[in-house]
Amino acid sequence: MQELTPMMQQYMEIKQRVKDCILFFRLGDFYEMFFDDAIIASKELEIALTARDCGNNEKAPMCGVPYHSAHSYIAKLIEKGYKVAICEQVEDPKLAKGVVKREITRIITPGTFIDENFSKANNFICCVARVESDFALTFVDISTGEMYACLIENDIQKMINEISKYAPSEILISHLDNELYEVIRENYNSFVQRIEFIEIDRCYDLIDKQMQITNINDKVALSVGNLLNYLVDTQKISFNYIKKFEFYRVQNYLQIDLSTKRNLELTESIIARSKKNSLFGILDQAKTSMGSRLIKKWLERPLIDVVEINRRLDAVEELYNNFPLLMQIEGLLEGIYDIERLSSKFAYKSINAKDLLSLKKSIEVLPRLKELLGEFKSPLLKELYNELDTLEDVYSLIDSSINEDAPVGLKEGGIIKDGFNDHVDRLRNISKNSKELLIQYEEKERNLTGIKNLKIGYNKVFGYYIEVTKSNYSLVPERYIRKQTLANAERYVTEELKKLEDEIINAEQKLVELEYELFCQIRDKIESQIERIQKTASCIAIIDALCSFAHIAIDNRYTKPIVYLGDRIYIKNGRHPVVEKMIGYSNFVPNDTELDNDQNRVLIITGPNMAGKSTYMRQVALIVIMAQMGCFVPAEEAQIGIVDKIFSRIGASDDISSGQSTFMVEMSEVANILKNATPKSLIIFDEVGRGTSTYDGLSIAWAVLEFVADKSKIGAKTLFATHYHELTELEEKISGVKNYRVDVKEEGKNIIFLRKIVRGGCDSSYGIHVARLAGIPEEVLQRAEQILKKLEEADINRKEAKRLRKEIKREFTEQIEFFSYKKDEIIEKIENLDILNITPIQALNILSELKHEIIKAKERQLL
Ligand SMILES: Nc1ncnc2c1ncn2[C@@H]1O[C@H](COP(=O)(O)OP(=O)(O)OP(=O)(O)O)[C@@H](O)[C@H]1O
Repeated sequence: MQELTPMMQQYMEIKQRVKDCILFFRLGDFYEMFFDDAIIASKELEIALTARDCGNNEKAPMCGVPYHSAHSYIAKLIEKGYKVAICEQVEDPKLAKGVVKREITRIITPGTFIDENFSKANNFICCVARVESDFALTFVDISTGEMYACLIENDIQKMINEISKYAPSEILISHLDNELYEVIRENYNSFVQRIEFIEIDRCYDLIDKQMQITNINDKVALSVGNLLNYLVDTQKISFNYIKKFEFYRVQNYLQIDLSTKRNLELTESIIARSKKNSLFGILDQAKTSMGSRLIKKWLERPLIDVVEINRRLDAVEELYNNFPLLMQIEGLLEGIYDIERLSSKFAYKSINAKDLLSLKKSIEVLPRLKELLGEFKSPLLKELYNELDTLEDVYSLIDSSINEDAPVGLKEGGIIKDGFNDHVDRLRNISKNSKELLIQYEEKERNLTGIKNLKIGYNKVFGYYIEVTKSNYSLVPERYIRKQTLANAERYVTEELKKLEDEIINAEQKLVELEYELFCQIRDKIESQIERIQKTASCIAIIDALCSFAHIAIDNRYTKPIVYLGDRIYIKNGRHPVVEKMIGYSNFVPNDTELDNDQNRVLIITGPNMAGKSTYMRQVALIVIMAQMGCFVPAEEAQIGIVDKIFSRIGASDDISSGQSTFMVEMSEVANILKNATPKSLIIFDEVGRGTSTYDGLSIAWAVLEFVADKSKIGAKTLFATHYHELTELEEKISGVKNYRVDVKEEGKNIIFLRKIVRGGCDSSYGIHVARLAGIPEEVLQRAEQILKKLEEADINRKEAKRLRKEIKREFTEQIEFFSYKKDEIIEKIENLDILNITPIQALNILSELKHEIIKAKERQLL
């Protein structure tokens, strides 16, 4: 039996190590795939399938993609959920000629795939380590090198919530944790990798080696260490760019759960599922991608630290008040590239000359940016001024070395600037002016030897030579080496000429090699400054985010809120930042809000459909979030007492994928709120109880309201929109509950929405009016009016029966004081009454019967 070819043997051996990946096996200018990998790739990438002789009389299915365009093919496979292993040819001078060494250089997964154009919003990978009932989460954005970790104690929902903030493309968990695997799969579409976790000691070793992190506990170390180990394993690169590590506590930020984030359309609108028409869409006017990403992070994690919030607000205010300076700063920011992501390219050694030029262009504006920052007085802007490293050394290194029109490819030459390196200049000179150089050399030798007719020639046998005629032999110096004798002349070479020849012939190739070598040295030199570059990038991101806030405040007439450690939320003429943009500033009716933990704890908001209840409640939550991010708010005046958590239960959101009914989803969300809200929380309930029958819904809404309003249970600030007008009775019963309604004006069969919040309840839903507005046929509307009338009459009867029942009870308790004879009998009679199913007339009859008996009993007793 014949053996496999050495190349196929090598392939088989490498494939063994990456069985779960599609192996891109480098062969010259191509990556080839074989066997099943080839079959999958040819189908998924729509490329031709061929066959390759394996040497053992068998043929392997094969397909290939060119090395230079491999990135887009890899992207396609990753998008479809495959893992790709890259196997490169490695240069090893020790190996015999013709033997090629190959090794895996990178394993690419959804989380570790870096889009060359950086069009992916983020490249987060998350590692979840469960220890007992706690979850340690570590996130790394491998495109920027940012790493965050947090510990969530004993709360699966919170863990899910936290992961979703980062929307990681890949989640790593221990291969032993089946339960966690199920939970993660249920909640995310991300690629889940079950990996073999390394021991805690190795985690600490890695952490010590990669980053200077102290003060983390074993649980967090387990998650950070395993994430690092995974990166080392799959990426096989140096991770010195992952320096930005932050351990944060969830409770140190305003907590907004997943459904609230969705309900309030913080980062994407529900309908379009895009940034447009979301709060993020409004807030993000950043000039750099770094600024945009930071605004998103601030939006995901608004602050609760009053000092920090006010530092941001003061900085925004100063920028807001200095419009000309703001414009100048924004102008400079516009010229800055995504330095955070560029810095990660250093780690992958994938940086090219164009990237360095982008870096240079970005750094070029920093001295002026710093100068402008120097004009400000607010502490945060001053701090940024002090921290902004203008990286002059990096600038001059790139400026002096890299050609302005350098190509993207590193093996094409033309990268290094004239004057940076003598050798490059010389080689470039040679390759451009070889003829000229030979003439110069000829001239020089003529002068040195005094041989006037000395000339330089070329033949294929020994290359360039010096020819001297017979009459001048005596003048030939000793350093000339004779090569050929002709009839009337002799041909010589010199060491210098051979060197020159060597240079001329190999100049092009040598130049490319030397330029590449120098480029690598420059790249490594800059990489050694990566920490400084990243710090500068962070400063730029903050400046950009603050400018964006100032800019939108000017554009949209926002004001600076007073944020303090109190309980009161007072908003004068507040607006919904997104709705007002959609319908226009002048069309939006602003509204006031007064909430506190005392007399204005729970606001019950009634009003017809479409009146603007949801918009109003959302606007209050959004204004609080904006204020706690350090942003100005859409209001004439706002005082915001710090809120610790925002909850919402809005609308009917079916969760078909999880197999839960609308009502079930509604109730689980309500349960979550009742379990986690504190007196410092803000809750929005929009029509709780709507998903079930009227009486069930009303009773649930009633009980929920009582519970949140009760200071001994929760006592949170709450906005409660409802169509159950019965709930407005609670204003009388519970102190701190206030009724408000969104006003409308009735004009015949039509209503006019005034959009104004006023005190008091509303006793009509105007549902049929709204249906008319929506264009329901008149015939249907008239029928609906008839039915409504009947139902209302029935309702009046029900109310009357209720009143009578009450009367019976009252009468009975008054009378029972006076007698004991037949007492038990009478009680039994009353208890057995089918009180819910009697008409008012029957009730009256029973009442008089009872009265009669009681009177009789009294008489007996008196006798
Ligand atoms: N303050 C306002 N100024 C101007 N237009 C508003 C205002 N509030 C709401 N609107 C407009 O009214 C529409 C309906 O508002 P919203 O959905 O808040 O009503 P709703 O009372 O919650 O209705 P439903 O009870 O049917 O859910 C919004 O889409 C918006 O266009």
